[in-house]
Amino acid sequence: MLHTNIRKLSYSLTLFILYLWVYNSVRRFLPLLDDVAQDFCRSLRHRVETEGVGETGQRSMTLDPSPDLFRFALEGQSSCHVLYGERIGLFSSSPSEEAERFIWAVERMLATTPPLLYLPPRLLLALRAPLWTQHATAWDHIFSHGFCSVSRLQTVVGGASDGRFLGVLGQLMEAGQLSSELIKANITELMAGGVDTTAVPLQFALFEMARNPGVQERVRAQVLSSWQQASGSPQKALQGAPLLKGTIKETLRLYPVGITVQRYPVRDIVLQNYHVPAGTLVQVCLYPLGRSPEVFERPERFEPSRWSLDAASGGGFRSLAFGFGSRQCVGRRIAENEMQLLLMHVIFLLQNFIFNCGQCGPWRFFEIICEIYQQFLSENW
Ligand code: HEM
Repeated sequence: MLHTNIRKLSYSLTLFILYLWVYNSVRRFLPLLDDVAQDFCRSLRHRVETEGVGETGQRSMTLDPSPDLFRFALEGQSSCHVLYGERIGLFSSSPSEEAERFIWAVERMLATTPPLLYLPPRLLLALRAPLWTQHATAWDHIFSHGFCSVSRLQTVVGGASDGRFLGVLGQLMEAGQLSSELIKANITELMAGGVDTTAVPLQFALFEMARNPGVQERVRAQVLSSWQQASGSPQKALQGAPLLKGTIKETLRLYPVGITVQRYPVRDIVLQNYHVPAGTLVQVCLYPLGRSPEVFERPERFEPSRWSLDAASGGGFRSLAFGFGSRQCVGRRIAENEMQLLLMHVIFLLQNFIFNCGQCGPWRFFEIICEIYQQFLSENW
């Protein structure tokens, strides 16, 4: 089997400790993520009510959800809430200057990264190219935000936290398992690795639900029934709605965030009748894997329920969007839960909204037309 034969040579203890803590802290950070997801939906609802057109009770609005989804991802995990246990208020009506600067920095960093991948950094540096300067300035802000958050944590850890959840990083510091120096050394992966990775799949999930109304209905019916039985517990609500998890898996099957998962075998191996010498870079290409009819029946169909059947039959090692083994994605549990919670709350919203697909372009690939039916407005959010 691929996962038993292939191992990465190097191993980062810091990331492994983090993975275990994130895995074990799900129960504690779910309510934090739930708050942010509810704020996202409240702000969306407010926008439709105030900026939408049409008669009261049947307002409609066309919007690009991408900026708000980025804010959601930032607020939820990498910026603060799960990692540091604090909010920066990106959904408040008047975000602080610090919050605005931080979101600017992350957006600039993400926007300037792709062109820089193809241009020689030395040349850009020598030319003092604005692209380079903006990229470097953006990273300076991100680092300084991260360092300030870690310093704030240091003052609280060991002191009177009043039982407040200090975020995954605060807990690790409190338990003496991770020093602030190690956290600072890994801050870029933690803070920048969790923004577009979740915001973009969320857009694709909304896009697929928009153009598959039958799927949307089935997911909604399951979510509503699960929510009614969950007595307000987000964890129970998610557990009772496996189609939400299926929606995320299905989205990542069709639109994987990482293009490949890579390993260097530590000894010679034979894969699919090919001899692979030790030390060779082996890449599993997730996009063709997810769309192969040899691996998935009718791969072109967006069908979240295929993953329930998959779980029943043991899975067959087909979901590799987060990698696998000891080097799998550290933020997996945060990302999975965060995306499911957002979809769950948007689906409550969908009680009141009908999502239709607008024009599809290659980059700004969809617009969502929301028609609000206020007579169905529920008290849920
Ligand atoms: C949908 C969201 C995400 C996807 C699809 C994703 C995917 C991946 C993949 C494929 C890897 C490589 C795993 C391997 O080689 O086996 C990885 C590694 C990593 N991810 Fe994610 N990721 C996501 C979200 C996040 C978040 C939210 C964080 C941080 C909070 C994060 C932090 C990391 C880190 C630190 C690593 C390196 C792990 C190591 O080298 O041991 N990721 N991710």
